[in-house]
Amino acid sequence: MGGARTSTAAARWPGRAAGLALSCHPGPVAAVTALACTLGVGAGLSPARLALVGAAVLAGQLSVGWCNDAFDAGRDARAGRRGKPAAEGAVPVRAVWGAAAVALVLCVPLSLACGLLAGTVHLAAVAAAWLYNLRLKATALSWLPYAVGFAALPSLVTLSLPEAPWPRWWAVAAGALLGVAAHLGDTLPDIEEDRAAGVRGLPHRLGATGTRLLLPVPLLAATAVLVLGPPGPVDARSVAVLVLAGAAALLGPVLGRWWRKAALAGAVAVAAADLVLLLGRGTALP
Ligand SMILES: CC(C)=CCC/C(C)=C/CC/C(C)=C/COP(=O)(O)OP(=O)(O)O
Repeated sequence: MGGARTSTAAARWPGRAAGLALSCHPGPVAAVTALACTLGVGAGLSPARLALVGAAVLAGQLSVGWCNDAFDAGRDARAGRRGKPAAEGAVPVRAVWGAAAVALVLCVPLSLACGLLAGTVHLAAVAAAWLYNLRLKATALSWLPYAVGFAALPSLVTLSLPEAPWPRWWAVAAGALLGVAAHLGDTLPDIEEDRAAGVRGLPHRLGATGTRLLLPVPLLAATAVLVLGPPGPVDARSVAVLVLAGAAALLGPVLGRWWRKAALAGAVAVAAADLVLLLGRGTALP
């Protein structure tokens, strides 16, 4: 019976290679890598250093994504979860673990080639993300690895510069807050499914309504930190971004009653606005 389900499900996937590629969480992998590269361009990294930072973040994200699907495969299969190649038998779980290990091993020299401190900070973030997959995802501290991971990105970038300066505090704080928002927004559409499978992270403890209500808080706090954190007068453009971000942060959860992914879309819009703020004011960077 289980075998029949697995082989029917496997037939839905175009092949093992595609199953492996899709089990890495390609959307978040691409988004976080692009975010790091954008910060790197804004910081004025040389092309070679930018390529190293991009490769290190890509390897780290691939390792985290594959580890996540491999570790969850048994539970996802028991819950009959769709869209999970390893759980559906489209790719052997062992192959996904192998890919995660290879990506992790590659991530170490790539990170350290960005600088000893830069690499150490990035590897600590990747370790936190693995800890999320293996342990913290199902606890009230599920938000912490996201906060650590996203706070580390500006540090990885500025510490990769020739002078290796630390980033401004507000860039780190905004990263941490956006990381918490990413966790809440990412989990929101699957809360009930996850709860049924026994996952009890922070969003699952709060429930869908509580999570939807909480989501605007870190989004607005991140934007406020970026607008008010840097010394000097606040310009009209920053206030406009703050107001627009506030509207998107609040509208997303409201529209979430009708469109399942509205809160996540609102969160992405605010994160994009925050990135523009960060780059426009040059605040992240020394
Ligand atoms: C810079 C850096 C290292 C950032 C990493 C931050 C971090 C903790 C990322 C986790 C990414 C991930 C695989 C989420 C899947 O979560 P899930 O298992 O809750 O979702 P799923 O059930 O849909 O797979």
